[in-house]
Amino acid sequence: MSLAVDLIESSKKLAAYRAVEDHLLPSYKFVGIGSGSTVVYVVEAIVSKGPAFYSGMTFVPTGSQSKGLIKTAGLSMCYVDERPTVNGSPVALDVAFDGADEVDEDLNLIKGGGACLFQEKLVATAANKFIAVADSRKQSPRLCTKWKTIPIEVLPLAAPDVLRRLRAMGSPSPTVRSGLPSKAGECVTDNGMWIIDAPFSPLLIRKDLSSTEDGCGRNGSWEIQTLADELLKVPGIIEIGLFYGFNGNQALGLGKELQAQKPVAAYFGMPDGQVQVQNA
Ligand SMILES: O=C(CO)[C@H](O)[C@H](O)COP(=O)(O)O
Repeated sequence: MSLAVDLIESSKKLAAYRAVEDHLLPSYKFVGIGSGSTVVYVVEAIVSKGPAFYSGMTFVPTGSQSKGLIKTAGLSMCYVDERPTVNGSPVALDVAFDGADEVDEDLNLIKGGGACLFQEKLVATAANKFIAVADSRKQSPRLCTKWKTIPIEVLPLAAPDVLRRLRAMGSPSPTVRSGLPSKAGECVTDNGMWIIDAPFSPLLIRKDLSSTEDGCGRNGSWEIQTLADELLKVPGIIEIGLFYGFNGNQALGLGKELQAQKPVAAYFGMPDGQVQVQNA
């Protein structure tokens, strides 16, 4: 491993261990485990606490990679739809940990670099507390600045029309993600869908808008919530890799929990060996 790669890996690990230390309590019963390379260290941090700490916990995966991580670590697992119910509703996960491709100053996220965004959103929104874990490269003032595309999960049959509509919304060159080098043809998600990566200009947050602006494509830039609302109206789009709206702990009452997709905290491993915590 080169020094730079080594530094990135150790910063992911530091962030993961700190996040687990701060947010995984021994009393917890259900814990969401996201996807990607950083989450590997989340599972490692949990295992390092020993069976006495985690034996009462059940871990909920966000796809086949995280299922493998949970199983290999010898942790007990259930799928998101297998949680016990109370009064007809599934019990909330106590916490969910996941990586991110980009995190803005308001804790909005782009996710889906690993094509797991749909189940990641299911698990994050089923949790009382969602924690993002990443290295410092993911920190950004606005989404689509460093990670320039939004991953969008689509029904394969609808892909040509979704591409057409995305272009009409100002995304210059949306493309269906290829499965290469590991698979010829398209990248197929755990749900049998495809991913479209749609480039957009850096996304605005609410405070960037003046009182007369509605967030619809000013100077070619969309405000996150407005763009998300428009994308989710397109037939054939199953889910989008924007995590936006409210943080779990802000989302009490008034149906706001439906929009609680943002983490309550993001942990960033920094190149100097520190961990920076961005709280809601
Ligand atoms: O959203 C994801 C997968 O769909 C991942 O969490 C995201 O891509 C971050 O991955 P990594 O930790 O490898 O940087």
